[in-house]
Amino acid sequence: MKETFRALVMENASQPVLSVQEWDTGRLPDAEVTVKVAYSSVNYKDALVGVKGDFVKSYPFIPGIDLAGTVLASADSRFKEGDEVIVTSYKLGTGHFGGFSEMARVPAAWVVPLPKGLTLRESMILGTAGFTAALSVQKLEDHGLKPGQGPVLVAGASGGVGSVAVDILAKRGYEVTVSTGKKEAHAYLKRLGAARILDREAVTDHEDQSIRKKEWAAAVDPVGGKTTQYIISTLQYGGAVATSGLTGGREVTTTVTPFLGRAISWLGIDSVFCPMDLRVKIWEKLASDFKPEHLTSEIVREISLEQVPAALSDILEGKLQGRTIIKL
Ligand SMILES: CCC(=O)SCCNC(=O)CCNC(=O)[C@H](O)C(C)(C)COP(=O)(O)OP(=O)(O)OC[C@H]1O[C@@H](n2cnc3c(N)ncnc32)[C@H](O)[C@@H]1OP(=O)(O)O
Ligand SMILES: NC(=O)c1ccc[n+]([C@@H]2O[C@H](COP(=O)([O-])OP(=O)(O)OC[C@H]3O[C@@H](n4cnc5c(N)ncnc54)[C@H](O)[C@@H]3O)[C@@H](O)[C@H]2O)c1
Repeated sequence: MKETFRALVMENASQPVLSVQEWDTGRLPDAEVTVKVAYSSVNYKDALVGVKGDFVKSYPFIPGIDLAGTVLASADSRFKEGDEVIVTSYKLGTGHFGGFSEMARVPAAWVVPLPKGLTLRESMILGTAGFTAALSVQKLEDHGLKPGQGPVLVAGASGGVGSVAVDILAKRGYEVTVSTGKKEAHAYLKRLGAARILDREAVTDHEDQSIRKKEWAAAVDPVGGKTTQYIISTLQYGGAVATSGLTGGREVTTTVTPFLGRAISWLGIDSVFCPMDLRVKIWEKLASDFKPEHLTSEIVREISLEQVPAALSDILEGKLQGRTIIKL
């Protein structure tokens, strides 16, 4: 039986136009698991899709790279009606209808059971950005990072990846230094656990200088570009930077010197094709020892489907603080 649902629909490839529309379930794609969406969230990549028209190849399209909700029906025995689930990554919201919708139908291979210790709402306060922050911390710790080795820098700290990384690192006992371009976010970042705050310009390498004074045991880097350059030039001997983002640019100029002279490591972080066993492990950590302390008190802002287009423009301009979730 067909049911109707509301979704934010995107039309027109070159200049995206977004509007809330009522569709029926007959228009959902063929896939194994139908989900009644409870929450979605706003990520930088949603703005690449919804404002810039990146990734999407056919229209009309429902964006939204994150969703959490309850299974209505499943053709895959791993899931049954009533199960609470998280769906992120793969082609969700880029090549397959996504989470800015009251209903979604997705491949079972993309579905993660909601871990004990998280509500559906908390899972979307985290969302892809929070998952990426946790993956960054996990990869740095796998590399040997421990509290007590020196300050850990979080760049772009007021954003989604940055905010969650600050909270996780502070909770785990690291001395966290943050960088931000937003003066108005300083008090917020202190409440999340930042010990020291630097201006964005102080961690930007405008001189293409690949070696500077040693500063950081490690860094979480959702910024890229000249910020990554600066971080590479200032890591301590044996330090590592986990790079996940490009808000500050894609191009990085460095030399081999910090790698062969200081034994530093540049770790790449990808949430989209992260293998399922690691994905499930990271979500379970986010529900337990990595669970941020300030998710519901500080980090979240909740909006409606109608408010999403404005939030997408804001995130692209670097105006959002913390995480923005959408209640469906
Ligand atoms: C939440 C994550 C983010 O915020 S990502 C931020 C922006 N991401 C990017 O700019 C990376 C985009 N991807 C690329 O440039 C290329 O796919 C790179 C990484 C170079 C890999 O190339 P290659 O190994 O040849 O694979 P491919 O291009 O054939 O991709 C395979 C299929 O997967 C897709 N894909 C790839 N990356 C993403 C992504 N980040 N998000 C969504 N989909 C992605 C590609 O479109 C491709 O799909 P299809 O086979 O064309 O249908
Ligand atoms: N690799 C992955 O799998 C993955 C997953 C999630 C996010 N990302 C990337 O991480 C980045 C952050 O995503 P988000 O959802 O947290 O976005 P966000 O907008 O919430 O955070 C971005 C942060 O970057 C800052 N910023 C913006 N322009 C800047 C500039 N020119 N220089 C320095 N800082 C700048 C913003 O102030 C903000 O603090 C994006 O580039 C996104 O594509 C990658």
